[in-house]
Amino acid sequence: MSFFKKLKESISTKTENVTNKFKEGLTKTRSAFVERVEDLMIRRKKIDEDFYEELEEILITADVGVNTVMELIDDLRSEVRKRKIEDAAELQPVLSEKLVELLQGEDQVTANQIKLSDNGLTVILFVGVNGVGKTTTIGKLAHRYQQEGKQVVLAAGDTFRAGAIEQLEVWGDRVGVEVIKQQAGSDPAAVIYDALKAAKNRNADILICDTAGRLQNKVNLMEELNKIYRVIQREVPDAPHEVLLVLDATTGQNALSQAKLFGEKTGVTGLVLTKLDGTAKGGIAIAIRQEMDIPVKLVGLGEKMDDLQDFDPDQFVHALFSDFIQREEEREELEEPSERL
Ligand SMILES: Nc1nc2c(ncn2[C@@H]2O[C@H](COP(=O)(O)OP(=O)(O)OP(=O)(O)O)[C@@H](O)[C@H]2O)c(=O)[nH]1
Repeated sequence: MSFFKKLKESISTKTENVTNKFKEGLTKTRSAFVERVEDLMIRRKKIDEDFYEELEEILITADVGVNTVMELIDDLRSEVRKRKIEDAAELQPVLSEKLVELLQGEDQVTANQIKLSDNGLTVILFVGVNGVGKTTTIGKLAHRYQQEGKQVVLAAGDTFRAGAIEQLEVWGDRVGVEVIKQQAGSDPAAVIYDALKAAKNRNADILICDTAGRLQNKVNLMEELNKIYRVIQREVPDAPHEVLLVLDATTGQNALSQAKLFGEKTGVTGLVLTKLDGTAKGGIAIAIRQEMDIPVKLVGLGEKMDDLQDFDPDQFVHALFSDFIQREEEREELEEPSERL
């Protein structure tokens, strides 16, 4: 059986449901990154030093991150030796496998899912600097839970930026969920407190809290977040169930620096990569997973309400390479018609 057929069978069944949206959302990365890999594998055929060098350059350009690329290339070299691979195109499934491994990290797939409370109110806190797509993501997530029949309440905890409260209200109206707010400039912890009370009174399932992201004033941000955590924990002892840091994928390595800066210090439990549809450098998902101990849980693939997807490494890699795999299969079938008999 060919490598490609094996890959198709070995990749979990989940990937068979790869949505067109996922594929569409990654169009830019697919044409800049995957098509270059495809071209390289078909053009060069032979796996030699020039091949590795060119592959290295493509991966770095896609923002996979220099250290990760070096490790990846070393891994590929040893797999090529071990599996005695000669034809460059046969390296594609190995590359896919390695990319999935890198994206999964050590804690495997379950770590990529949003944690919800088993009983009672789930509290999800959003952090991230202005303009990364925080409000949009909150709106999309509220829409998702609403569609699932859950009762959702939003808390307008970004009282700092002019317009942030109104922007959340627009999303609240659009999705049809209540937004708990106070005046601009008020204490965010007080807003969150009100929202917790309101959510409990209404027997809501999920409270999603917006917060201000002011990196320029880290000490205050930390104090503010700690205060918010204390308020939340007093009301719901096992909350917040998730603290999601939103990062704009189009800012590439900058997103990675933000992840590091906010990262562990603010108790972030998951990352959201927005605007993946707007970048050819989708490799940033891999760099971030490698540099951080925090999994990517959600990805934004467009501006519309349902353009939010759970991040599944298998699905991500499969969506990237699926056209390539299909073309290779067709090529193989043309070359080996007897296999079908
Ligand atoms: N293409 C695309 N655009 C997105 C995505 N997510 C958000 N956006 C757009 O990015 C812009 C900024 O998003 P906001 O949600 O306003 O960003 P924010 O982080 O809440 O910004 P502040 O309210 O300033 O903190 C908006 O124009 C969104 O429509 C995405 O996944 N894909």
